[in-house]
Amino acid sequence: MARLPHSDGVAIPRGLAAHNLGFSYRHKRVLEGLSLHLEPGEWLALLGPNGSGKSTLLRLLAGLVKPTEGAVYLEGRPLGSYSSWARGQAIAFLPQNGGYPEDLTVEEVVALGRTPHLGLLGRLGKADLEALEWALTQTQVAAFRHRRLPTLSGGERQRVLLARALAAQPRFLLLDEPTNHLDLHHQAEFLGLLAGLRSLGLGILTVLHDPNLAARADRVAFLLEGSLLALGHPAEVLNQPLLRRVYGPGVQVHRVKDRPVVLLEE
Ligand SMILES: Nc1ncnc2c1ncn2[C@@H]1O[C@H](COP(=O)(O)OP(=O)(O)OP(=O)(O)O)[C@@H](O)[C@H]1O
Repeated sequence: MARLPHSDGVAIPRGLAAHNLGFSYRHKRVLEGLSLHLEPGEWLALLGPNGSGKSTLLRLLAGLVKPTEGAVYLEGRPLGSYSSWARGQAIAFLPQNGGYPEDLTVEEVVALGRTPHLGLLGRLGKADLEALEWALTQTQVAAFRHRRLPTLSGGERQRVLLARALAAQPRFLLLDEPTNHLDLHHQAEFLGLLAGLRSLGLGILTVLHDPNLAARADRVAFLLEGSLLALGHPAEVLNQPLLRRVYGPGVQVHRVKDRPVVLLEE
């Protein structure tokens, strides 16, 4: 992996990188000494129990909050040194239970994703319209572009929100529990869509709760109480001792076609 020199002598990975990150809400420390990076063209799944700091980490990586310790780097430069426009062009963030304007059509909602590229007048130019069409097509939502979001199914709506994130043509995509409320078929479909986007060079980070979904990613990062417990290939990270330590003795890990399959017995 290519690395850039850093002023304190530590090598900072290219891509989107957290370096020795710490974060506290008032006096409550929720992340500590956390280093990881997301490379272009890779899908990293972030797992961890409720309250372990996953959403906080995503907000830090998106530049929405500032670290209490350490720093986030985007392509070798501190994220804090980018303007909010430049940051929005590079990193798209889809929050957990993120809202959407109910009175807009699909096309209008997706166009909102172009905001970081628009000038002060906010008018869509040729490049913006092309990006909009591209995002609608990639996520297969063009067919209902004139409908409003409340009329769509949960799976369709989630694809529209992905389209809104893609409309910015970001280099990194951060998704917080994007498969929540989706049935098995739509979970697989949505993650298949994400897997396809890697070939465009997008670096994708998804918070997931289901280790069997996380097993489809290129790498898995496991958070526990604000620290990184493990980071690596799914088959290494999703092992029985680690998962039993976190989720209890009922966890069993089997292998199907070299992929870990996690079961929980009561
Ligand atoms: N705005 C806030 N103010 C104070 N504490 C917060 C705030 N947001 C989160 N926390 C606390 O920080 C810790 C980490 O929360 P975070 O939402 O990052 O965890 P998570 O791993 O995403 O959880 P979940 O899986 O339940 O969504 C929790 O203890 C939470 O109560």
